[in-house]
Parts: sequence; C-alpha cells; structure tokens
Amino acid sequence: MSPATTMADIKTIGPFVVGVVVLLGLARLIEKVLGIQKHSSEPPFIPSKVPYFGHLYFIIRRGVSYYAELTAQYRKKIYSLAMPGGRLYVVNSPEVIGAIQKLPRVLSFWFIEASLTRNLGGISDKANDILLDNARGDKGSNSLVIDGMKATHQAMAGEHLETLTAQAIQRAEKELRLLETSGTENVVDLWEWTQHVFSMAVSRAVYGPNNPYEDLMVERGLVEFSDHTVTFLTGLPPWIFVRKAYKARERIVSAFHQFFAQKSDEKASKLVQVRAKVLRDYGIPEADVARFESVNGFGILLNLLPTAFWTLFHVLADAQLLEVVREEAKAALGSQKGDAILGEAVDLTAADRLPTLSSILMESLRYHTAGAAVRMVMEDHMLDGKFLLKSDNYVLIPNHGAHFDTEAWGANVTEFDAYRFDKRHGAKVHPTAFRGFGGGVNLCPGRTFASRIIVLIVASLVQRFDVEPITKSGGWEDPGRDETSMAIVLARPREKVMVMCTLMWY
Ligand code: HEM
Repeated sequence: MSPATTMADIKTIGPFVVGVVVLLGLARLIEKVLGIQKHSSEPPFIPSKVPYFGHLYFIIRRGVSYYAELTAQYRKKIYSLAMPGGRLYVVNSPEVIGAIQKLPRVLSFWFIEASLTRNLGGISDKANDILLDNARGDKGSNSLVIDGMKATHQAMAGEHLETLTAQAIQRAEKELRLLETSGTENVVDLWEWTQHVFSMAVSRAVYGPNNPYEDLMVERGLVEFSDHTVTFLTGLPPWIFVRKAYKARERIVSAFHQFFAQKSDEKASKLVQVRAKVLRDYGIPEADVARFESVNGFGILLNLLPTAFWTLFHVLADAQLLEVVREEAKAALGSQKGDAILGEAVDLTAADRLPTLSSILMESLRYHTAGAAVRMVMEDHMLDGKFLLKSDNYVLIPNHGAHFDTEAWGANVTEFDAYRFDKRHGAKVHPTAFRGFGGGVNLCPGRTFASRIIVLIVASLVQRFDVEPITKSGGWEDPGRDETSMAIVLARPREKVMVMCTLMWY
C-alpha cells in the first residue's frame, strides 16, 4: 500500500471512527443515566455490543432469528435483554414454559390482547375503556376479555364444533368441484389456492350465509392488513404510514358494519353470536362491534392457512407418504368414487381415522414455526423460586426454542419427521415442548376445528386428484420460508409452488 493511499484512507476513515467512538460513548452515558436497575435474581442479562439501543436495534432488524442466535450462543433456559424503557425476558426451555403456563394471571396474555385491540382495530375511546376495565384482573375474575374467551371456548366445542366442521367442509367441497369441472388438468398456484379454499371454508362456517369474506377484496384485504400489524401497533397514523393496509382494514370493518346492520349474525355460527352478545352486554357501541370482528379474522384464519399449505405440501412432495395417506383416506372416507366427496353425508369422525395426516399437520406446525408467544408481567414474581421477573415487562417465548429442543424431541429434531406425532410409531410428545396451538389456559380453542377440516379436505383432495409440480427439474422443490409476518406462529411459503392438478376418476 502506498503512503498516499494510506493518508487518503486515514482521511476518510478517521472521522468515521471518531463518530463511532462518540456515539458509543453517548450510548454508554444514556445507559448510565436512563438504563434499568438490574437485580441479581433476574434471569442473566445478555450483554450488547452497543449499549442501551443494541438489542432493540437487532430485534427490529432481525426479528426472531436474533433470539435464535443468542440462544445458540449463550445456551440459557431464560435470559434478559436490557432495552430502552425496560427489559425483555426470553424463554427457551420447555421446563420454564411449563412454569409460565401455571401463572396465567401473573404472566398475562389476556392483558396483551386487550391492550393491542385499540390500535389494531381502531376502536373508539369508549370501547377501549370498557375493554381495559379490569384487564389487569385486580377487580375480580370478570372482564370483557375473559368472558369473551369463556364464550369462545364453549362455542367451539360439542354440537357447535360439529356444525362448524360440517359447514366448512361443505364450502370447501364447492371449491373442489370447481377444480373438477374447470377441466381435467388444471394449473394452480398451490399457496394461492390453499388460501382461497380454506379462507372460504372457515369463514363460511363462522359467519354463515352472508359471510363478508366471500368478497375477494375482503378476503385478500385481511392479509394486507395483518402484514402491517407492527405499524398499526406503534400507534402511528396508519392512513399515512400504511395507506393500503389501512384501506384494507376499513373495507373489512365496513363489510362487518353491513353484516351486523342486516342482522346476519343471527344466521351465523354460535361463535359469532356469543362474541357479539358479550360485547353488547358490556356496553360496547354497535359501531365498534364490527371493528372487534375485523380483528377476529387474525385468530380464525391467519395461522390456519399456512398450516393447511404445509400439511398438503409435505404429503404431495413425498411419493411414499402420499401412498400411505391415500390408503388411510380410502379406509376413513370409503373407497368408492363418491366417498371422497365432502357432502352432507360425510362422516365427520373420519377425521379421527387419519393418524398419518394428523401427525403431518402437527409436525408442520412444529417444523415451520416462526412466531413467539408474549406475556406481560403483571406483578413482581419469582418464577419457579429461581428467576425474578419484574412487573410491567414482557416475557417472550419464541416457539423455535421449544420446537427444536434436542432433549424434548431427540437427535432428529432438525428433520421433518412425518410420523413424529403418530402414536402407532411410538410418539411421545413432551407436554410443553409443542407450542403450535399454545398451551395452558390460553390453549387455542380452534385447534380441533382447524385440525379436522385440514385433514378432511386434504384427504379428499389427494383421493380425487394427482398433483404434480411444475418445476424445471420436474420434482418437488422446497419453496423456502417467509417469516416476515408478526401476526402468525408459522412461516408462509416464500416462493410460488405451481402445480398441475389432474382429476383421477375420469
Ligand atoms: C391451524 C390453525 C390455528 C393455529 C396454528 C392456532 C394457533 C394458536 C396459538 C399458538 C394460540 C396461543 C397464543 C398464545 O398463547 O400466545 C392460539 C390462541 C387462540 N386461538 Fe388459535 N390457532 C388456530 C386456529 C384457530 C381458530 C380456527 C380459531 C377460531 C376460533 C382460533 C382462536 C384462538 C383464540 C381465541 C385464541 C386465544 C385463546 C386465549 O387467549 O385464551 N384459533 N391459537
């Protein structure tokens, strides 16, 4: 290197280095003045290269992969990250998750659900005050969120579950028939198709004959809206920062305004009726009832769609597995041409006789996990007598930690094992290591409904169609994972999967 080049380098790099040193010094000073007071009993604090702002910066830039990296590097069951305004406790071990699940009121999900609805749904101040009243649980055991959850669990069980399942598969059957009648060979984008079929099936079952999601703009609008969840939650005006998503939300809200104004809820499922009743009993203004329902779309649809996609993809992409599933489907639904039709006559208990498909569904949830559960610490608490959690901070449970824990899942934890959840293959599932449907009191009330319709619809599809990939290699190719959505617990496919569907019976 010549002396001239060295001088030039020093001239350019010099001010940069000075700038970095000044910024680091400033950050250290800010940390000293504004930083949190750490307690020795709190979970160990992970250092950051950049004081005060470092962890926050990497969380915003890298999302869940940042926690995965820290977990691999420090190997802690639970650790703390100091950040502006507080700390984040990150949990990685099924054992600690078990302790957290026993404390739903101290480590609350319901409080978070109540706090987020204002910005997400754009509800009025009056509705927000009612929603937050006793959300901390210090005025007895009733609140809008808790009573709404109780009603939801009841409306998703027993005879209501049967009705929901029957209506969902009948609506899916319409889409399968469309595929049958639009030619013997059809080119389909598998992710687009799966989203449409399952969105129609679930929303028809939930909202009845006047289902607002039958409008394609409303159906697609939910994804546009949910993809900008984080911006909505910041409280920044969405009509300026995420205009398209804001318009999509308002379109959904307006569709639900019309839905309730026309009393379509009276023809909808028990779930819609009881949720609207709880809101009205608590005095929520009618205009806000539609806004609450626009956010409910997140819970009933967004996780279900990628679960259905990955279940279908793994069955189709493995010829041996496909044969096993076809045999199973024949035995469960019947072997005659008409038996795989999901009409009124279909026996819903067939869903319980599809163990390989059910195992593939669960393994899809484990393997493609991308999200995290969040809890608010409502009061200072010594977790399991070992770790002090300070009030008004968040606990984060990135599902990846539990789903890829070698102690819980064994040496093949990084492989997709279709039979991992199949009891006939000796499956023994660790009670808190599987987070696909959450756990404890916050266990997903829609899990049986979602699992049943996915296995029944996939079973019917593979009995009626040959599905071949359209790729250069001619074989199935992994579409990769899109983990950008903060609203869901598993990844969506990153690349398109184009397929040719050929009807088998004609
Ligand atoms: C494959 C589809 C689904 C998946 C993977 C899924 C996943 C989950 C997960 C992981 C949680 C726990 C969240 C946490 O603990 O932080 C949850 C809770 C919930 N899910 Fe689902 N869900 C699915 C379908 C549904 C459906 C169809 C409904 C419709 C009723 C639903 C309604 C709910 C509700 C209301 C909760 C909150 C429960 C509570 O806080 O007590 N889910 N779901």
